[in-house]
Amino acid sequence: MSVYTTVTPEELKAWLTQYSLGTLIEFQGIAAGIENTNYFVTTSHGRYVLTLFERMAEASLPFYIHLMAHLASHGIPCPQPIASLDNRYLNPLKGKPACIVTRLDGAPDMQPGPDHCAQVGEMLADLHLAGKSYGISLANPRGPHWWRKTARAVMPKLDSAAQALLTEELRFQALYRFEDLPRGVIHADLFRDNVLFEGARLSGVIDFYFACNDAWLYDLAITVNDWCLTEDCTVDAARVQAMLGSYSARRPLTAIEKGAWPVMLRAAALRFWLSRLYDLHFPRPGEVTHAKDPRHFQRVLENHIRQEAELRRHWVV
Ligand SMILES: Nc1ncnc2c1ncn2[C@@H]1O[C@H](COP(=O)(O)OP(=O)(O)OP(=O)(O)O)[C@@H](O)[C@H]1O
Ligand SMILES: N[C@@H](CCO)C(=O)O
Repeated sequence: MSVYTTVTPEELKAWLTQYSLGTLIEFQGIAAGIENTNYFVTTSHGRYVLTLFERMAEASLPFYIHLMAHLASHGIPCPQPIASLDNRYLNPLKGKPACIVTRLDGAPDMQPGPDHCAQVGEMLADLHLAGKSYGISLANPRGPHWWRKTARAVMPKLDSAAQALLTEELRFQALYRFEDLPRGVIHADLFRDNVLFEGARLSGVIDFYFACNDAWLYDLAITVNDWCLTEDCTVDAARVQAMLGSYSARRPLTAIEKGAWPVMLRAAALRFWLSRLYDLHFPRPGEVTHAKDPRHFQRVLENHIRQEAELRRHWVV
C-alpha cells in the first residue's frame, strides 16, 4: 500500500480551498505505485488524482508537471495538472510538494494484442512529436553513467554468469553513441501498467516521473520490451510489427535508427535489469512493495543478444 503520508478530510478540504475544484465529495488512497503517495479525489467538479511527492528530487518536479500540461494541451491523453488560484501546480500538503491532476478513465490491459500495440506506438510517436515544442529539458538520470555506477553496486551480488553478461553488455554499449540518434522528450517507463484502455480503445497514459530527454528510439525500445514479449521473453513478431508500423507512420525512422535497433533493445533491457537488481539488493527504508524480478530482464537481454538477426527482420515497415 503506497500511502506513505495520511491526509485527513479536513486537511484535504483546507488544501483544496486554494483551487476552484468545487467541494470535496470523497477521497481514497491508491495502493499501486511505489514512489509517491497517491489519492483518488472526487469533488463536485470531477475526478482527480492527488500526488504527494515523497522522495523525488524537488528540482525535477516542475519538469514532469509542466510536461504533462504541455502534452495534454497537445491532445496526448495524459493527466492534466490543475493550477491553484495563484497559478501554481505544486502546493505543499503535510510538508510535501503536492499536485492534483485529472483522473483518466480506463484500466491497464496486461494481455495486449497487436491492436493495443498499434495504438501505443501511435500515441508514443505523437508524444515524441508534441514534446519537440516543450521548453524545459532534463538529462536522463538513468543513463549510461547510472548504468555503470549501479553495475558496480550490484556486481558482488551476482553469480558468475550474470557478472560476465553484465560486464560484457556494458562494454558493448560503450561502443555506441546515443547522441547520434534523434532525441527529445521521452516517457522512459511506458510499461503496460502505465497505459489505460477503455475496452479496446487507448484512453490514457500516466506516470511521467521517469520522463527526461533522451533518444526517441530508446523510448520505443523500452516500450517494445514490455508490450511485445512472449512468455519465453522473446519478441513477438505480430505485436512488434504493429507497434513499429504505427509509430513510424507518425514519425518515420531514420536509417541510423533502424541500424541501432538491436543495440537499443539491449540497452533498454539492461536499464531495467539494473534497476530491478538494485531495488532487490538495496531496498529503500520504508519501501512497501515487492521488488520486481530482475531475472526477467536478464532473460530478455540474453534473448536479444542471441536473436539480433530476428530483431532486424521486424523492420518490414
Ligand atoms: N491521472 C490518473 N488517472 C487515473 N489513474 C491514475 C492516475 N494517476 C495515477 N493513477 C493510478 O494510480 C496508480 C499509481 O500511480 P503512479 O504509477 O503514477 O504512481 P507512482 O507512485 O509514481 O508509481 P510507480 O511505482 O509506478 O512509479 C496507477 O497505477 C493508477 O492506477
Ligand atoms: N517499470 C519498472 C518499474 C517502475 O518504474 C519495472 O517494471 O521495472
